[in-house]
Amino acid sequence: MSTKRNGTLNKEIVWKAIKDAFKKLDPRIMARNPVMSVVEIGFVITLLLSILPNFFGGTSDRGYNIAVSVILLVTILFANFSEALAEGRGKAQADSLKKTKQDTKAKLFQKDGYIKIVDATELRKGDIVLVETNDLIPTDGDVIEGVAAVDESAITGESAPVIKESGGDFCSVTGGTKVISDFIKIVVTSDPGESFLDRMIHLVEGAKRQKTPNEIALSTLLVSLTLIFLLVCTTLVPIASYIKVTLPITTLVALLVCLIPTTIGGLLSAIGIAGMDRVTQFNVIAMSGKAVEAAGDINTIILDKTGTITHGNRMASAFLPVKGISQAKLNKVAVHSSLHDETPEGRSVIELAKKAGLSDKELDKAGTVGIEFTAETRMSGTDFSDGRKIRKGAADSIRQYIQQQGGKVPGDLESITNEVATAGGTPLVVTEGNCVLGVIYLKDTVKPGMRERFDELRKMGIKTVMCTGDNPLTASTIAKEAGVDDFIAEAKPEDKISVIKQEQAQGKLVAMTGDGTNDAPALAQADVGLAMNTGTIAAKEAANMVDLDSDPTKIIEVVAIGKQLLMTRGALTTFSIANDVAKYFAIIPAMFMLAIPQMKALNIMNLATPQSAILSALIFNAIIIPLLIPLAMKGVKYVPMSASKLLKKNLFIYGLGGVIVPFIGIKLIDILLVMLQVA
Ligand SMILES: Nc1ncnc2c1ncn2[C@@H]1O[C@H](COP(=O)(O)OP(=O)(O)OP(=O)(O)O)[C@@H](O)[C@H]1O
Ligand SMILES: [K+]
Ligand SMILES: [Mg+2]
Repeated sequence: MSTKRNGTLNKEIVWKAIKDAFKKLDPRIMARNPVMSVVEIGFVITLLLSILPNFFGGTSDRGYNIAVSVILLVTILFANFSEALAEGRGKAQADSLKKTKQDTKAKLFQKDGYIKIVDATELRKGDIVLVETNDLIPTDGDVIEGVAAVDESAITGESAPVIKESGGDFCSVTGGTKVISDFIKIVVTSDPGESFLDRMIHLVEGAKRQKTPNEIALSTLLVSLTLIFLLVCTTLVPIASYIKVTLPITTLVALLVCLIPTTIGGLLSAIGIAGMDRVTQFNVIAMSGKAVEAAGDINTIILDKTGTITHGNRMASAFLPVKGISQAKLNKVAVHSSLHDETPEGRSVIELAKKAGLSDKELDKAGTVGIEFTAETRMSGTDFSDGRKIRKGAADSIRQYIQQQGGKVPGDLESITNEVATAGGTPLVVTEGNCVLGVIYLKDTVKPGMRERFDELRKMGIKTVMCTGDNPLTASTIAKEAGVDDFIAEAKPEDKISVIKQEQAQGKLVAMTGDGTNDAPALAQADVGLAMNTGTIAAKEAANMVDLDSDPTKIIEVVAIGKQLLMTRGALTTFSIANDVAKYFAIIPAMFMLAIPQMKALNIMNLATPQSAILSALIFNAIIIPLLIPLAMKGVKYVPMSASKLLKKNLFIYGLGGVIVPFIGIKLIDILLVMLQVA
């Protein structure tokens, strides 16, 4: 769970950010940021006055005009730099991902069965390609034949190979990963430009970054404040002329820039980008900033069991016959039930039977029809041409199935299934016709460290609910072992959705983590859907986040980052607005001191001259932006505590700090300016 991505801020990124800061001066780009656009207009006006001091009539001090226009330019560059720096890391990652994509070739099956070598970019949905040892998988797909070890480090940063095989939840492969043993046939599942790698590149590049609802609300507030201050500054002109004071235009511009919320306006987009970036540092790909912010307010988390809380490689580990049935008979029928079952569970049944000495002739599929497993029926099986119907499946589903056919459930079945379930295993009941023969014991293990992590979520005030298609006993064992607050067993896909909807109806924000195709609708319904990277493509597409390490508790980091993002934005807004107090005391006396000597009383900072006062305030206003870049990028520290406590604490620190810091800063700059004899 450490930082696996190469996410350090190196010299190259900083250098590129400096260059980008200048490129972003383009007014068309600047227009996206209304607060900084006002500063840019101010810069153009003061630049004009630097060249033609009398442009607007009257006289004005050229040196002063130049000083103000330079500071304004620097202010804009600082804001641009913060955004460019936040974008830089993502861009560097995108570049390395793009390299993975370049020049990949694919072995495409033609209609005649021959293979043609084509560019990976030519592949379309439905194409079938062969991927052999040491080949890069050309694009996203589902394995339809073969089993292979795949190195996914290009995407996940994790070097341990993973096994990919057809059927079940481990069939999806990602373009850009590499087959390191054996071969697989895959059917392409994404059209050009829409693969997971493409989406990742878009995301980390920030190409698809849209403002979140929170950001839009804050931007609206910032624009309103800007308009109010614009009004304040313009009404100063008639007031001043009434008392026979002419206010230099440069000074009015300086006052306006000092009062409008440039600090938060300059850092707002950096805060958002850095938040998304921090999520990426934890190896989670977030499809939108909105999802990250929603994570900050999550109340409930719904987790799927198999493949999410457990490793998900449910393997047959024993065949347990009911009374009156021989072991050999059960073994044989268990295999017959799985002849067409391409899920890992199904194949593991055959493997176990082979180990127990099953003869190959039992594997003959001639004249048989497969009944595929679905999450709805929770059964799979085989129909033989002689009329035999073999099934295996979840205990409750089989019970219904047997009763429908007028069969009887053996007395000892329940004790066998209970034994398996109490051990945390999944029992699959095997039937022939309307007779129950025994139980297949599917073993699965809980991923390590779950309990501690769920404890942590509890401290954050978040409820965890495991939602599984498995029986209540298995569910309860795994729920206890993993340490979730609650569980729902025998859940069908629509049950998972209705659980989420119920919570949402109570006004709660819900996160869902899952891996299977049957989880996809629920992942889409949840406010935050976190899919496991080991999961199916359907799950990953429905979710708005993918955890590349397939660790469901990663949601903790995402929640913390979401909270941190909202707090950072709030803290810097408070700080930015609180700064204005000191700026009033610096600039207003400076503007009127000559005409109204009594104004001196307001010059509580005892600034040297009116000009040095204005320049000091303006310089402070500029340099506070780069000084706060580290905080904007790293986020304010998050410690789990109640929301109201957190708000009070932040108001105190950033509100009070925002009032006091500029008094000190402006005074120091004023002293420095006097020493340097610039003003
Ligand atoms: N190949 C199979 N053949 C027959 N029955 C199966 C097969 N795989 C699973 N089952 C049964 O169907 C139930 C539901 O399986 P599924 O994998 O859909 O669960 P789920 O809803 O994804 O929940 P979870 O993943 O948390 O266990 C399982 O508990 C098991 O009893
Ligand atoms: K300002
Ligand atoms: Mg599942």
